[in-house]
Amino acid sequence: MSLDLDALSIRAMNGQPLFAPLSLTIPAGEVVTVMGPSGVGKSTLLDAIGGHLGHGFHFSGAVRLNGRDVTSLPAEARRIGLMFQDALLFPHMSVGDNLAFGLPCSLRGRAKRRAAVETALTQAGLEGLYDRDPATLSGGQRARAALMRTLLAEPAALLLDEPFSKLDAGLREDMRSFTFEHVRSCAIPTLLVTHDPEDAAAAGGPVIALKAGGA
Ligand SMILES: Nc1ncnc2c1ncn2[C@@H]1O[C@H](COP(=O)(O)OP(=O)(O)OP(=O)(O)O)[C@@H](O)[C@H]1O
Repeated sequence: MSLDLDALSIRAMNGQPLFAPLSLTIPAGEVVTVMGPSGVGKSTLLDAIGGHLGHGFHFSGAVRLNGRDVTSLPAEARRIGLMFQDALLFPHMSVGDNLAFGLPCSLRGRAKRRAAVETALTQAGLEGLYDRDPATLSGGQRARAALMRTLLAEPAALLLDEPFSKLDAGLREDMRSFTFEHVRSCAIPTLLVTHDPEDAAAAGGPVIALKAGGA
């Protein structure tokens, strides 16, 4: 698996590019970190890769997953996982049903789906919490559950937008190692947006600094 960006460029309504055209290849299991000043377009870059770019922007370039051009596909057909600052779980579903929501439809049968979720809960240190209301989880438990839900969808690539910034220091370290270990063991190419150099160091891969403007 790999995620390739080919001369990716985003222009705002006024025709100005947010940053210089970006080309990079993220191999399976590698985390590339994107840093840069506030407003340079880091979140917008992730929106574009995931297929969620707002109408106010003009996109050029190509996004490829495992060599396949997905640039013209809608977000839901791209199989790209997203994680944001707020680890949101659906409040009206149990923790287990939240994770089951991530499972591919191709995994059929109640018992098999339940077993896949139970395994994921155990991997996340959440064993026994299948039937819990998400509101009763701690912040760290919620963050791990949200990451597992994203991973259960077997994404071909993962986009992380400041996923640790709202966690307190101890939890942040746990969640960093939990996330990057899973990314590596699942061999998912991953793009991480962060302001925190410690996130970049923990990710261990190349760091790209986005600069405003560009040709
Ligand atoms: N929906 C939108 N429509 C028009 N302009 C937008 C929209 N969302 C963001 N912008 C503008 O696009 C530019 C890039 O915003 P973006 O959120 O991608 O920056 P960022 O680098 O992620 O910033 P931060 O580090 O503060 O999160 C900013 O100038 C922002 O004001």
